Amino acid sequence: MVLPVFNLWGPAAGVVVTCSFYVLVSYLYDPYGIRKYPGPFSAKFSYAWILWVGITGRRSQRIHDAHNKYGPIIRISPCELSFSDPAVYPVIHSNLFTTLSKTDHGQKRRLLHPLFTAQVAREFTPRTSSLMAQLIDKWESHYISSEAGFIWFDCVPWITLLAFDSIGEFIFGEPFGMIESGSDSVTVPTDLQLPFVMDKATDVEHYPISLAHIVSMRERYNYPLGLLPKWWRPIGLRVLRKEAQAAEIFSAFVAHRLAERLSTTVPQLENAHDLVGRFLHKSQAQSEEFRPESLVAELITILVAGSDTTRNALIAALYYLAQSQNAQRNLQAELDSHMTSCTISYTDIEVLPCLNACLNETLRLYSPVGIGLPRTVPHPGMSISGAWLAGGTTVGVPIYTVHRSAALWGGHPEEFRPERWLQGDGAQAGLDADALKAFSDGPMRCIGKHLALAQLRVMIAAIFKRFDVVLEVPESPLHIEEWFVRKATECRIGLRRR
Ligand code: HEM
Repeated sequence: MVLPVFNLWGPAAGVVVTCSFYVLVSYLYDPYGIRKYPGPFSAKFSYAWILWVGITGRRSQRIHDAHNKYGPIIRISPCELSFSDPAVYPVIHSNLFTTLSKTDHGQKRRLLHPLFTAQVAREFTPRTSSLMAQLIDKWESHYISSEAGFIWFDCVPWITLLAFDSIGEFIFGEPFGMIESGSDSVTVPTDLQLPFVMDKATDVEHYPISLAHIVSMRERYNYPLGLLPKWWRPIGLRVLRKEAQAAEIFSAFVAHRLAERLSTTVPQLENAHDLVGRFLHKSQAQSEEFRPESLVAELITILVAGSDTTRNALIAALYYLAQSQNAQRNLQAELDSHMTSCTISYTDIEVLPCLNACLNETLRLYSPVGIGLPRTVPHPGMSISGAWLAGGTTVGVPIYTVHRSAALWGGHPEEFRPERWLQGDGAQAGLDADALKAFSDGPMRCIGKHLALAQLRVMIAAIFKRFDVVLEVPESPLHIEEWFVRKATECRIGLRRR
């Protein structure tokens, strides 16, 4: 039998010619006029590079490396430039927005801003203290034996429970009960239709899920889609079906929690200490119509933004202070002289220099959000750092890179040195806390900054007042996987009661 012989050269040549044509056209079609900027080769004609650095889980580090290789202004996708000069940060963040219109964003901000003031954050600290007391009791009963010596465990799962309970308490007025149960399991209604869930808070069927799992699946859906242009999204939706379902489940979870909260009697809204209660009180006081559906979207953002970031900042603080025993001893000496017992009075610790130096240094070196938050140049265009950019160009300044500028932070920016924030003793005089961009800047900066700082002060003080902390493997790096937030995946520590 004679087999037919196919000539594959023709189709192969066709593929090569089509690809070359696509690359050439994409490269030459340069609507924003940014072809002249250097950067990784594939970023000149496709989204492949930015997608690749995104899914490797090391986006901030790789963009930082690309700046070291190519210079201060680099092209990281066909429509996006990244700037490494810290001086560009305020220019971009005080004037530019995302594609969300300035008016929409401003309205949303005005609505939420009064619920996130420094006073609200301060009033919340006794609740953080009581969650910390609960966590410390758990650690003591699980891990601390009568023997002197360190007990070893991975602190990431526990800090995750703490962060969820804390945001649950802040939003709905009660924790999810995770520290108590030692598990992140929550129940979700089997019917995911929002109106149904909103109507019947109590008698719907439920099933259990891991909240940490569902939140991270949701991020695996939102994050890559956010990196791609709109016309790629239908493909993303097909590929990431499971992740898209996680996003739906999470929305139903939040909607149902809100419905439950609204079904409880709130006798005096003016005394409500949770975000939902204060929001309702504000709506009533201003005779505004309250639509629960519109609050759900805000609560989804706040629940994720307010738990993942704080959780990772606290893990990083534990890691750095466990690694730097000198810094830990200085912090403990300060806590011992200002805290008479393990019960925390926030006014006693709010302004402690060493505690704040350790916190600032953690937020500088770790920075839970490390990327350049993308902003869009308004039409017809504007000049940034001497470069004229057309309207519609996306621009960003990576926080990770700004936080490693030797010009801003002095020597050894890669090292954890809280003393750089303190005056005297070889510290760099005049270090400016405004140069810290962990919470970003301008009209879109983090709304939860006061709350996060207050919570972190209380959490760090509670742990180091009670325990000596060391790393199981002192030289091991902190393992991080980056999506939108840089997440610590494991941090094995040893605890010993002081
Ligand atoms: C260490 C903790 C935290 C860090 C490092 C952090 C960082 C950030 C950053 C960098 C942004 C983006 C700002 C921008 O686009 O310019 C942001 C936005 C936001 N954060 Fe935080 N955050 C933290 C804690 C919190 C907490 C505790 C909450 C609330 C409970 C919160 C709620 C939000 C919200 C709602 C936004 C969106 C703001 C807007 O679009 O106007 N964050 N955060």
